[in-house]
Amino acid sequence: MSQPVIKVDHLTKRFGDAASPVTAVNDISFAVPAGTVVGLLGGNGAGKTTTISMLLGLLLPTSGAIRMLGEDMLRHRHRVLTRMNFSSPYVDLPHRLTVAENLTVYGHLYGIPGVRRRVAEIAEALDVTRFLKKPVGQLSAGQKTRVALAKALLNKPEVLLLDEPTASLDPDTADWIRTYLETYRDRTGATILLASHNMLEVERLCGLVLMMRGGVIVDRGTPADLLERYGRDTLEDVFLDIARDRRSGGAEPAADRVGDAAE
Ligand SMILES: Nc1ncnc2c1ncn2[C@@H]1O[C@H](COP(=O)(O)OP(=O)(O)OP(=O)(O)O)[C@@H](O)[C@H]1O
Repeated sequence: MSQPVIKVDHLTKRFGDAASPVTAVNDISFAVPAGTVVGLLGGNGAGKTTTISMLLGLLLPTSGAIRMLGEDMLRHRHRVLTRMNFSSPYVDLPHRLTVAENLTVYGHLYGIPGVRRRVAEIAEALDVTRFLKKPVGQLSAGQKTRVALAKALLNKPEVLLLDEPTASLDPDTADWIRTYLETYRDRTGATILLASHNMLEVERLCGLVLMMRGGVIVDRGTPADLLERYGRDTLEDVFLDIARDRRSGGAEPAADRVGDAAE
């Protein structure tokens, strides 16, 4: 099998001091093959955002290894950052700059040739052309989400990390964005990792699901695998079983099957 695009081994992140430590991510391992959309699920505080922040190099792990597109992210992340991108409701674009200014600044930061043309193209694709002259601070939450996705797709990334990509979007726009992401993956072969609380979104988009609780991956598999293992009809019910610690009948705890996703 070809090398996984994302490979995480024994990744741990602890916050705080010795007196009151918080283990946000606790020894997780997984591998994601090229072209897969993987969903990171878990309740509030499960460790999803911390995991994504480490994958991006925004947070340093306490221990463990991350390989992205074959490169060691902790030592050589500059080699792959231009081939990745992300969007997160927790990372705001500068409010006083217009949408066009924001996208242009990021376009230059990513070293994109023909920035002006690319900004126009991505604005058209994400239907934000009419907001180009507006300051980002004057957009609605849903409009900001679209602009954040436009920024995330500016450099045509091979790896896209999305934290709650459709949070605060109305159902119609959210559906449109999901279709856009699916088409983008099919057209480019990109690998997408998304954290989501929307189970329908995950069922529709994801070929692999990682269920987190308390910083640990407690189960994993395709949506169909998980439905079968828990004897449920919807991923929402599986999620509730896992969140409430009702184990699947006879299934071994997934933490013992670390790293089995694509190897
Ligand atoms: N900078 C920090 N300092 C201390 N603790 C932190 C920090 N960031 C996160 N945590 C803690 O780490 C744990 C995991 O948080 P994280 O934000 O990764 O969860 P999450 O799964 O993304 O949750 P949500 O669905 O609510 O966004 C939580 O207990 C949180 O309080």
